[in-house]
Amino acid sequence: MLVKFEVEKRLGDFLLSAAGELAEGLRCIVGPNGSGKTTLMKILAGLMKPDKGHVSMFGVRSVVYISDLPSPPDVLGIDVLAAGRTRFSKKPISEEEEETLLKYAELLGVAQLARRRWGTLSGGERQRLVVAAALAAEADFLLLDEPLSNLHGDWRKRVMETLRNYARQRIVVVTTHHGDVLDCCAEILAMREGKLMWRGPPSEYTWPIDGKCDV
Ligand SMILES: Nc1ncnc2c1ncn2[C@@H]1O[C@H](COP(=O)(O)OP(=O)(O)OP(=O)(O)O)[C@@H](O)[C@H]1O
Repeated sequence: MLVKFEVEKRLGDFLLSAAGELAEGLRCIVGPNGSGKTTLMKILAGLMKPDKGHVSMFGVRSVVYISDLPSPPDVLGIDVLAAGRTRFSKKPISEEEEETLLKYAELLGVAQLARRRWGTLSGGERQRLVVAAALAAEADFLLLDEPLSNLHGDWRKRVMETLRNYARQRIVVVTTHHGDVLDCCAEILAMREGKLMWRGPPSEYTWPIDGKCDV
């Protein structure tokens, strides 16, 4: 599977101009606030149309983009888990389907939240349920915008390790500001002011951390 892109997009004063390709594995897009990470992700996911250029996919049958998953307070954890597959369809979840959903929930330690109501969950519990729902969608190309927000360091690591394993036969792209998890990804794509300034393996990513956790 391969995704190739060469795109330009103007949003007010901001100009995104980026080109590259994405193969199987876990990739992290990093960069300061407003550098264009979300804009690029939405264009790659087909949710935003570029002004110029194109995104071409080879062997990719399904694409899922998830940032947050605003849910009604009364909705059950299991329904949130199912949302990535069914988009809150009213059809009851079959036993077999529930088994699959719980398998992904277990990977992120949230299977026990299946019968809890969204409104009663902590920020970190909600975040892990949302990532589990994204995994359960089983897309060939998965884009997760800031999947680590609200998560403590240990959970950040576990989520990223889970995504790394999941990405063995899929293209998975995440955005993050957390420098402590970059070792988990196959490649880092660093953005500045709408441009992809650098890409390479985490072992070579010395610029521009300058000793801070924030990337
Ligand atoms: N609809 C819009 N109209 C005008 N400017 C926009 C619009 N959408 C986004 N922008 C601007 O485009 C720039 C890039 O935004 P984007 O959300 O892609 O950045 P980001 O790197 O994801 O930032 P963050 O780390 O804060 O989430 C920002 O300056 C933002 O204000």
